[in-house]
Amino acid sequence: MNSSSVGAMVMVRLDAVKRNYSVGGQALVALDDVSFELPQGQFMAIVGSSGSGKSTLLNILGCLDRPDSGRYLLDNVDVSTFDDESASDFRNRRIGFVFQSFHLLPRLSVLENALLPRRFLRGPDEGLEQRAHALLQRMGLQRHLSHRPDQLSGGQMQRVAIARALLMKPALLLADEPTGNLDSKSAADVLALFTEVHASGQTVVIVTHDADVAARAQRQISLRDGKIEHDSAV
Ligand SMILES: Nc1ncnc2c1ncn2[C@@H]1O[C@H](COP(=O)(O)OP(=O)(O)OP(=O)(O)O)[C@@H](O)[C@H]1O
Repeated sequence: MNSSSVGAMVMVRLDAVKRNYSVGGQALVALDDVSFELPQGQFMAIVGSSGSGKSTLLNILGCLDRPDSGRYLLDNVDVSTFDDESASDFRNRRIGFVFQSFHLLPRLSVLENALLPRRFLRGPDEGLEQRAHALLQRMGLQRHLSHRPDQLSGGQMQRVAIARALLMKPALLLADEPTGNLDSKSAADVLALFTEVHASGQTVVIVTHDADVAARAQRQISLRDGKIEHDSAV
């Protein structure tokens, strides 16, 4: 394990997580007995060939899906038993998502997109507009606040998505192939931002096919047929 994470608090704990799908009446094992711990502040990449279970694992980590068996603890909370409403509230507050295809709302401005998590907030606003401005500035987008997504480059759209993902100060930042739709220069810029966000203390998990992207993480786990084939921390 990287020396910087020794002694850090455990942010994520997966114990014997299984996830099956039923395909044509047959059970397909998408995740098979997956266990690991992720210390707070670590930057981990999940790699593996197509169909190995990467997205299924990311969806479970992001509380978009639940294990069929096993346990998932995030920040000492057992989220594997949450109902849909508790899971979505928890997800909005504690998890930031960045997707390959950005998932921005086309009719909203850059600032409004970055502020989207506020719409799902139950309770006080907590100065989110000020925080969105600061994050967009950090992403180099201060001159684009009123632009619509179709007026931005791919790299700029992804930077808006990163600002949105960080708005609620998530415990966990998850990214699914975040550079997959970008040219090499924009991909390098976005990757540098992830590295910077991690350096500021954020726990980050990134799914990628790209060995160069994975090499930027502190730790890599590779999946094969739903099992952990290799964990660089072990
Ligand atoms: N909703 C679903 N219904 C049935 N089977 C599914 C479903 N989602 C995923 N699977 C199957 O589960 C296995 C793991 O899929 P998953 O999408 O997690 O893999 P992946 O590693 O993310 O692949 P890729 O790199 O192609 O995105 C695959 O065999 C896939 O076909």
